[in-house]
Amino acid sequence: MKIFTTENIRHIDRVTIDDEGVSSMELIHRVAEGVVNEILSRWRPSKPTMVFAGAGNNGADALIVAKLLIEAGFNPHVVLINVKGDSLSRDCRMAREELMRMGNVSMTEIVHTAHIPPLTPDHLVIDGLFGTGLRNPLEGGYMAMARYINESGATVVSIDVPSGMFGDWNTRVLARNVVHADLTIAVQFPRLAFFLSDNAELVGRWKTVDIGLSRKAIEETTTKYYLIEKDDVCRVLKRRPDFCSKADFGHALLFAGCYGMMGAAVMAARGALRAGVGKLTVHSPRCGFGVIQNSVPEALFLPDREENVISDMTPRFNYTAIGAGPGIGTNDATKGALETLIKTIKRPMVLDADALNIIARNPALIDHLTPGSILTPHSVEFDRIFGSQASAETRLLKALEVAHKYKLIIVLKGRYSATVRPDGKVFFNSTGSSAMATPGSGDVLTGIITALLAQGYKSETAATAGVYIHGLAGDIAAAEEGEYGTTAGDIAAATGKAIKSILGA
Ligand SMILES: NC(=O)C1=CN([C@@H]2O[C@H](COP(=O)(O)OP(=O)(O)OC[C@H]3O[C@@H](n4cnc5c(N)ncnc54)[C@H](O)[C@@H]3O)[C@@H](O)[C@H]2O)[C@@H](O)CC1
Ligand SMILES: [K+]
Repeated sequence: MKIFTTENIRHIDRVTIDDEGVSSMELIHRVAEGVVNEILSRWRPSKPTMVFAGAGNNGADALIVAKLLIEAGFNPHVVLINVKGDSLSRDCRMAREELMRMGNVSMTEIVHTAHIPPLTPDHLVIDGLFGTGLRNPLEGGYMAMARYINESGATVVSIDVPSGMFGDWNTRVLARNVVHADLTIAVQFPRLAFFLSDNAELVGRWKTVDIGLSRKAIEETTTKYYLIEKDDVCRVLKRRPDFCSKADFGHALLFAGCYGMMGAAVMAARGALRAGVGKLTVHSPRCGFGVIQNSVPEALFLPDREENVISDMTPRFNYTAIGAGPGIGTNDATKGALETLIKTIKRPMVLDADALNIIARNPALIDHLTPGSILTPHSVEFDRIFGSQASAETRLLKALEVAHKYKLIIVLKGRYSATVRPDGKVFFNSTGSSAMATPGSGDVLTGIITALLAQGYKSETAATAGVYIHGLAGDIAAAEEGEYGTTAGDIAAATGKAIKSILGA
């Protein structure tokens, strides 16, 4: 699914209205119906409700929500901001008239001074102060109103975006000056800002309401941001031909494990095998022999000459893909071996965990990475290499810069892992949950991506599909084991089921 910028959405709105003859008021009604359906599925009409409406079309949405709530038996109080009595947009004026025709509407219209009725923790707030028309961070009375709502402890449903938050970038915005929503109901598309962890406390849970915007405009409008969903992955995953052998699905090499961290090698190996690699070799220190042969007997074991750490990463064979990093530690011998590997191998590799920590100690190595290499850092690993970032937003921007500069694919792991490509495109992942915040989970991902690379998928595809498969495997495992009990082993074990469910019957 495309994730559009605010500017894109305004354009799609305009095309829908101008070319498809749908009136702006009709769209507002569709938004309001969607919002009210969500409210009715959660709260009873006896819930004390206050609707905050701004002067633009976000306010118009809110006024029609108020009208539909009254029809559903609620008794909302409406607070409408109409500075100097003449600031309402045309649609907001029409929505106000439509609401007032209900008769007996309980309303405070703020024209000169703000006197807001008391708001209690028991209240439900419908936040329609500002949507995509916000030009600057909130100030003065608007800022005070956002803080008043936040401090009340009321439950907040925001229409389109939490008021005061921009749909795209929020570097200039202070969280305390934005309405904190428990639920955000976005018009047709989720916004870029929803996928950045900085904004999680502002957005709350989010949903979208489909208002039937022009399909043609949606198709024709280009964007750099996408949400990866099942169909996207199904389209790129190849089905196996009837006549095939393991030789058709590549031979992957994993440099993984050291004394005390052999589990990481096991997890990566299991992920790779469940992701369909034809042949797998695990290169670990000698101490890992029994561990790998017992836990992953399907893999070949290649012992390092060292007992406890990897000291040599010279591939002895023309492997179709190499993954390095899980559990290797940052011992000097391992560091030297990885440096040689990076400088000599001329094909894209997957680098994770301690491989990233080693690069962080010698950032000049980045220059030697073959274009198309895939780095899979979580935020701390990313910052160790590329410098400390103040927010998820600046981290994403930095990832875009370095992905472009060094022609790398960077998977920023998190709730919505973002795969950042050299061409400036960002793919947010839609699968996975907090159940995956468990040791070894990232090692499984390294194995899956390496396996896809080994099977001939391009780096870009291997990364985005790998992240989606990994998250789905996490969801399948969590359905059985729950958010506390899911282990990396469960995620690895569910990887094959995830691919099966993507490919369908
Ligand atoms: N055709 C449309 O335009 C549709 C719009 N929709 C809704 O309308 C919203 C967009 O409506 P608008 O473009 O009217 O914009 P908004 O309703 O978000 O806000 C515009 C108003 O806010 C004022 N404003 C902007 N920044 C301000 C600031 N920092 N401090 C104080 N005042 C400020 C503007 O002067 C204007 O009065 C969407 O978010 C969505 O909720 C939906 O109903 C779907 C269709
Ligand atoms: K809003």
